[in-house]
Amino acid sequence: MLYSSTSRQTTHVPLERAVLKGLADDGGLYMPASIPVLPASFFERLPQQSLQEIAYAVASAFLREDVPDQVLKRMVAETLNFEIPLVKVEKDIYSLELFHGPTMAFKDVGARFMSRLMAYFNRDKDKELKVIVATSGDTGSAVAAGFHQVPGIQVFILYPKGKVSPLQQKQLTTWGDNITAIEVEGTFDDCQRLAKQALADQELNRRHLLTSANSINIARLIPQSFYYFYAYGQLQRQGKPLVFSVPSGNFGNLTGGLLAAAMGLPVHRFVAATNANDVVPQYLATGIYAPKPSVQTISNAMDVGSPSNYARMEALFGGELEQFRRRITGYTFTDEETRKIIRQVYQRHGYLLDPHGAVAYSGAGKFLSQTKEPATAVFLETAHPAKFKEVMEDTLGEAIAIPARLQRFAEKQERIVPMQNSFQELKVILSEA
Ligand SMILES: N[C@@H](CCOP(=O)(O)O)C(=O)O
Repeated sequence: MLYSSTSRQTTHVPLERAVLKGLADDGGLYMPASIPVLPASFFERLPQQSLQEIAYAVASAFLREDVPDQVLKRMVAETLNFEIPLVKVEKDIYSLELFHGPTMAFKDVGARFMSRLMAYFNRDKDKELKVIVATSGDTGSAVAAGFHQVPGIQVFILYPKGKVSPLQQKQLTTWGDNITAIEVEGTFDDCQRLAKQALADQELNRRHLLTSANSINIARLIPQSFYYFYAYGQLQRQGKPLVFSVPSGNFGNLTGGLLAAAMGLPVHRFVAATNANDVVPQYLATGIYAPKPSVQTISNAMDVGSPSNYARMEALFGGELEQFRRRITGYTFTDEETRKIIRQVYQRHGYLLDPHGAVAYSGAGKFLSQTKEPATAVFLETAHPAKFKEVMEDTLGEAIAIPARLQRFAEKQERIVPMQNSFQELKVILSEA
């Protein structure tokens, strides 16, 4: 299977090159040149299949020509060695809890799969692979956890100073060894721009093997489609149209769902639920796509002003606004609304939403209240509420428990490389490490 750039100026490349480059030479994002459609028998079997069996079938449709079967089976088993429960919160609304992995965010799925695929493709290379990742909170730690102490790989995490939660910062900065945490004087957009600039820089590319661990990398995107099939399998028997409400910033998670739909998953509609960083809902409303500087919110992992995966969505919809609108409904929620929903759902249903899940839950509720037909909504609960301890406690007025998995980060020593919002500085850091 070959991969083509969303900018369509470069020739098709094999999976290995797409994964080890991250970004195409023309600045576009890699997409499968043709998306495999899964047979009806696969969908009929879904309710009886485990998460790992489903993930293996989906991964194999993309990767079987490039990765030996036994290796792929092991990758899937190591990636999904934790549960993804589907929890009923109220009538017609379910939470797909994607936060039971090692760093307690949905990014664990994509990052674990990607780290194993990259290590496989990098196994015979004599040069070290430098993996660059920009994070607004969750991606960085999942990538660090996936690559920590992997021989032949160095990871550089760029995060915006003062714009991630205290626990997220601990999860980014306490690894050491082959993981370098770079604190940038700027926003997530600056981190993402610097990372993309490094990937495209000719001089750096002459001297180093560089790739990305953000969702711009196709190795992150494919696994982010697995759990949509899994949720559908559990609700299939209800026979109602299925809606996925996805908390969205860089739109990698929603694009994973679109990939699943292109493979044949019957999804009635996707809800793109955002905080004040509402570039895509605005596009859906006005037809004008206008990236703008990100603003800081309490759902900080979604503080993205120029979502990378817009390019993939545009490619999937042939750049047609009407196609976008037929598939995706966009809603945006303020911090005040997010806090109100956290309180309400906790009081009424005893369910603790994190700020990102609260935005997605709100999107699910709003869609169901506006649609005439009966439907079941699944919202993606992307991070454990304890990652946002301060916001949660301030919102609820009570202390929340911190799982041991997170608490152990809180006790570790931070190691931070401070950096101005400067590409020259980043070049020096990358070259000297
Ligand atoms: N929400 C992300 C931002 C980066 O997104 P990605 O999916 O492209 O890696 C984060 O938490 O860091």
